[in-house]
Amino acid sequence: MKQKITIIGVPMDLGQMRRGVDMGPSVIRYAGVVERLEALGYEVEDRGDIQIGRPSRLDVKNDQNLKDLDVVVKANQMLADEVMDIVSEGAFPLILGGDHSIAIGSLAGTAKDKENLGVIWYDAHGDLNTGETSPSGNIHGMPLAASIGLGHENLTSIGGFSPKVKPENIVIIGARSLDEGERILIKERGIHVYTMHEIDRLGMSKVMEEAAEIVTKNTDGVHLSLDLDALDPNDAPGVGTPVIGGPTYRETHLAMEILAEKNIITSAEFVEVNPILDVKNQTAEAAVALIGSLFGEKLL
Ligand SMILES: NC(=[NH2+])NCCC[C@H](N)C(=O)O
Ligand SMILES: [Mn+2]
Ligand SMILES: [Mn+2]
Repeated sequence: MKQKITIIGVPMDLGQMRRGVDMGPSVIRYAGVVERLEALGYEVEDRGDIQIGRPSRLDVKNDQNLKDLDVVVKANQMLADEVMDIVSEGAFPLILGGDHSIAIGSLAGTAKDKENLGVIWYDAHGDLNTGETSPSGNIHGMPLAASIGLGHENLTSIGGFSPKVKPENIVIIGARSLDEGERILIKERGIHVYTMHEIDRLGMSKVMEEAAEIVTKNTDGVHLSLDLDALDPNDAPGVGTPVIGGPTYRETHLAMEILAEKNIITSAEFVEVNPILDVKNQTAEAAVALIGSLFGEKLL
């Protein structure tokens, strides 16, 4: 992994309805992310947060079933530019959310100079909705669809190119809540999914071995998008759309350790930490511990 890590925060909460996830980047910093990475010997630059301002939340779906589309697009465009800049400097982009709608900008930035980006989407959800299929109109349920070129043009065209990722280069891990349109899309496009069923059957170790093989096949980089709601809500209560029955903190640690061993991740984001819903910053602390493991932290 690269020796320099550049952190960028995205205080975005308009991709969903629960307030507070805009404070995610702050609480992950308070949980000590910079110190943790420096202790591992990395040079860390914290570029602060994307300036989203205080746009008024519309809380209504427009005729396309996309809540707060314009502000989400604007913030993602800024993020995409910032990530492209970090990549061009040769540093590892570590993006802190914010709700998961920011993955559109992260992927635009990281895929820009790559022919074939692999993606590990560690999430309870598929985030493969479009305005047509979404039950909620919340854009945080749409970033993976947008990244394969599906959905509203203002979302797919962020970064000036589309698609960012090919469906066969994506692996979703931890899924246990999928909408009908997402199921159809997964089958149609051949997206690899390890649901909780496969994790229980094979064990996390095997799942990660297989996932690593898929995302490195003919790819020139791998982005990890980790939604904290992937974890079981007992271990990560501070998220807006919790779903029971997820991988534990320990299993997720193992997943990160395997990725560190394989040394395949070239960019990463940790999203959906909402301190208002959290218990004593437990979810932010979990995020930082997982980041430590992803970057090679070991007990002995
Ligand atoms: N990034 C997330 N937490 N996404 C949750 C999405 C939930 C649901 N599938 C929706 O489209 O509204
Ligand atoms: Mn999720
Ligand atoms: Mn998500």
